[in-house]
Amino acid sequence: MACSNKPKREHLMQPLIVTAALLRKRNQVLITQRPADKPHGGMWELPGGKLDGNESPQQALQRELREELGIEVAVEAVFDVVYHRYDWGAVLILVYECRWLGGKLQHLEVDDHRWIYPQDHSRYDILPADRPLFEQLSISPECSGSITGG
Ligand SMILES: Nc1nc2c([nH]c(=O)n2[C@@H]2O[C@H](COP(=O)(O)OP(=O)(O)OP(=O)(O)O)[C@@H](O)[C@H]2O)c(=O)[nH]1
Repeated sequence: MACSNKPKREHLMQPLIVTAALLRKRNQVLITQRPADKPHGGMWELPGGKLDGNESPQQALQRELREELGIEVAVEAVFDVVYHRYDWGAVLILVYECRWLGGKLQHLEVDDHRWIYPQDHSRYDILPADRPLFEQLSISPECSGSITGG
């Protein structure tokens, strides 16, 4: 008889660790549009990406912003940690406050970018994992530190 207690594969999978940048210009924040040929293509998100090899989250975020946008940033405090389950698996997103150090923003690995007021986020097709964060930013832009999602 087959063992019915064997955990399903999805229960064994760890969440994907992702870093994301909260870059602010006055009361606006930067969002970028995912390339059409990537998963969730065309949707809007905070710039960032997965950890690669042995790098720290801060190193990963600096690399992603260099690769995707051609900009250099200082990675500062954690703004939020977001856990979200997609149908393909879970993500754990470390969202850091970032400060622009240099470089001109280019669309190297993104389709587009916008500086938006957080309260306008519903005009954009934002990744589901990020929506509670934008709701929170709309209410209290400086508030940080919660672990959201589930
Ligand atoms: N960068 C980023 N990814 C997010 C956010 N929210 C969110 O759910 N994700 C998810 O986290 C995952 C990050 O993967 P990614 O495709 O951006 O990472 P990457 O740049 O390292 O990808 P690649 O090198 O495989 O092309 C995606 O599944 C994406 O849908 C967000 O705000 N920023």
